[in-house]
Amino acid sequence: MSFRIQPAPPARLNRCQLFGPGSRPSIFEKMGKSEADVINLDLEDSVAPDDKAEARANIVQAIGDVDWGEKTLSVRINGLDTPYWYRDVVDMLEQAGDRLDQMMIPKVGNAADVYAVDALVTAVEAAAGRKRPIALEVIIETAAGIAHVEEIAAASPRLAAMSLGAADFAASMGMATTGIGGTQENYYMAREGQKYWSDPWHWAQAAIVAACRTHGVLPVDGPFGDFSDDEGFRAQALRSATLGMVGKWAIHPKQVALANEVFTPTETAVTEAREILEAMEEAKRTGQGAAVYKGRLVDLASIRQAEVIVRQAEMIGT
Ligand SMILES: CC(=O)SCCNC(=O)CCNC(=O)[C@H](O)C(C)(C)COP(=O)(O)OP(=O)(O)OC[C@H]1O[C@@H](n2cnc3c(N)ncnc32)[C@H](O)[C@@H]1OP(=O)(O)O
Ligand SMILES: O=CC(=O)O
Ligand SMILES: [Mg+2]
Repeated sequence: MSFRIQPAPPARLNRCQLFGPGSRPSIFEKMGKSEADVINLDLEDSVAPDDKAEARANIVQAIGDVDWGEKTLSVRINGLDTPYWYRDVVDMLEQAGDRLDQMMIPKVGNAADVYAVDALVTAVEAAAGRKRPIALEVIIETAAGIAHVEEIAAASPRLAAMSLGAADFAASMGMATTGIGGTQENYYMAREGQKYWSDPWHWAQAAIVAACRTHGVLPVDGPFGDFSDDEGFRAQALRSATLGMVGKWAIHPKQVALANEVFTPTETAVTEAREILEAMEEAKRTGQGAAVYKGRLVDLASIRQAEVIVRQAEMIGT
């Protein structure tokens, strides 16, 4: 272990982030009643330019009026390359109530982008006398964002979560696809007449997870566009969970249950993790650093692995 201890990310559930356009207030109540851990009311790409002002007003109203339960409530502001973002921040902090937990910054390219939003948020919070500091979350969805992912993860103590935005990421990287996330038809290896599909998102996800884990930020997988493809969503989410991500976006309500299913450890996994901890306790009592559990080696690293699963289960209350 480095002399610098790896910081823990925020201790909150983040299995599913449900998105909805700020210009479609008729779905806000449904979003509030959903099983998503995080709600993202959108001012960015799902809202047409002419609707931005109305969407801000809808969201301000809904933050106060809708019962959001215990969910983390977040608003996605517009990118720093637009004329909209500063007004998004100012209106939310001056006009919306204290129920707002977080703001999401899209298309972050470097630490200075986060610094700029942090500075504005800090000034408006102080001027407006807001009691609860707003957390920030970012989307890595550009070539610059992935190139500077580590400095972005370290950019602000407000930073709670970081998502991979597969749609804009693909566009920025010049990837030959219009699919949002998941398996890409042409990304395969060929051998003896067979195709073996590979995962074009893997390296970006791994880079995001490493940056997040280094700086105590929650790594999250972004959208999966084909909401009629449950198997595709599940496969993408399982790969993300295996790499260390804590949750995934839902861009349709039917994806919420799928994300919750994948990012909730199974009873078997939790039981096994607890048994590994018990086996290692027993090993320690007898002065051993390693033990055998179900025919395989477990050692001090297994304790840290098992603790990840037990901590998740405790947060969920299972
Ligand atoms: C690349 C990115 O940046 S992704 C993030 C930005 N994008 C978004 O926020 C888009 C979010 N999703 C949506 O806007 C919508 O789900 C759409 C446009 C994809 C589909 O909407 P619809 O055509 O209405 O879907 P559908 O008819 O299947 O809806 C079924 C029910 O779910 C409701 N619903 C639809 N979307 C949502 C949502 N995001 N949250 C909660 N409820 C919703 C509908 O109102 C409908 O309710 P009803 O049964 O009471 O009538
Ligand atoms: O904003 C999300 C994306 O995939 O783009
Ligand atoms: Mg995007």
